[in-house]
Amino acid sequence: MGRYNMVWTSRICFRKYGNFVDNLRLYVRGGSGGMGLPRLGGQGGKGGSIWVTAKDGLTLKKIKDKYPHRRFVAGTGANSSVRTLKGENGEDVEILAPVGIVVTTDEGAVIGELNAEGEKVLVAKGGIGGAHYSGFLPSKGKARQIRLDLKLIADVGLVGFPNAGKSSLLSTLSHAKPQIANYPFTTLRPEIGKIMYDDYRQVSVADLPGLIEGAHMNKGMGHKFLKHVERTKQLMFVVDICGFQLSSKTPFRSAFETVQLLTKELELYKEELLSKPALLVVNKMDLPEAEMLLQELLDQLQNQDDYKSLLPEDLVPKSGLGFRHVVPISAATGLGVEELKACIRGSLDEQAAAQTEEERTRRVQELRGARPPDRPPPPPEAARVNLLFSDANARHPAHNCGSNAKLAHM
Ligand SMILES: Nc1nc2c(ncn2[C@@H]2O[C@H](COP(=O)(O)OP(=O)(O)OP(=O)(O)O)[C@@H](O)[C@H]2O)c(=O)[nH]1
Ligand SMILES: [Mg+2]
Repeated sequence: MGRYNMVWTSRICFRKYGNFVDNLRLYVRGGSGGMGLPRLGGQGGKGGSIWVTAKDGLTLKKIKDKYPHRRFVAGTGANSSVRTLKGENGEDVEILAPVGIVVTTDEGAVIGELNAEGEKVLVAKGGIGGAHYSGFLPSKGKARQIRLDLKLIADVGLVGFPNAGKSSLLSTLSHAKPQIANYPFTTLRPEIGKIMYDDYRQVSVADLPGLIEGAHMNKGMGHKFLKHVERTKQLMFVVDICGFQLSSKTPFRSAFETVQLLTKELELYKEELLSKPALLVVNKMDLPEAEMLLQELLDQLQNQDDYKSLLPEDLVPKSGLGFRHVVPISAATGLGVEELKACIRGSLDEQAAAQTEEERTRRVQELRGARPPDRPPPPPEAARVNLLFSDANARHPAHNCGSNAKLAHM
């Protein structure tokens, strides 16, 4: 990629990312209570409180534009008077926010989460009104800075290097129309698309900007978008079968190396992410040599220990790579896409069934009066080293997710 393009890309990056707001800091203060009236035993009104309420269709950008000062102060409780012994309560303030918000204090402590329209969380309680028990003196409302942090809620999150074809895949799987182009970092903000199944089930898939090695050191887009996969149920790694090279000055990485590097970046961001079930989508199978490269990739995945020294030691993930399915596709020609859809659905259904079973066992034990079992420990490292696929073959990708899939221990 020429010099001119790079500058141009970064300009777009600046302009577009500058528009996208995925966290917002607000000052909130509950109203003070009203004064009590000692002479007549009167009680001041309570100060109003501040709530954040989820509403569909809102964005943090809209809140930012509507309230440029970003200060919210609730109403003060009325003083008790001879005419009105019980002072009126101050008015509450409701801040409407998008669904998918985590509300935290400035220090990062979670105050609450808003996962569905109408859910609300109290962020600043109003003060109490002066009354007999408080010597008729009111108290002030709570005042603090809070943060609204948007984390997308999707069933599946796409993780991959730039140019791997994540957006192309999303547009093939769903009605979403993400930007697609042959240069890295085309996608600058997350986008969600929905896969529709014949039985009307919908599965949401989040397309994220590409990750590159060194993202933890803020290279490329850095890790800032990875928070969006924290809440997805599963991960879908997308790799270009022909590998990746950012520029002539950076090393070429094969498909296997990109899988290792992506895993390493997830590990460095938050190791727990690696305990999510993951699928590996091998894209661009329409390109010449793809078939041969796929066989090589599968061999490397099966014999990971033999290929540990391909990358510098500090770039190799601590635990092995494990995928429920490896699915070769071509987002361009549609090869393998239907099979991938079935795989995604099957994997999510399996996960839901396992969770229901776990919940049922917990309830039964609770009803029997037994101490509920501690949460099961995370799967041992070896479990992540399992690769579930049958003899993967690009021409018959359905084999990868069929009932004849076998578990290969590596
Ligand atoms: N030959 C071939 N090209 C593909 C395929 N899928 C995507 N491409 C091309 O690869 C390039 C990158 O595709 P994108 O979908 O924008 O890739 P991305 O992973 O979203 O990239 P970023 O947004 O930069 O992270 C585009 O030129 C696509 O046309 C495929 O299956 N085969
Ligand atoms: Mg993209």
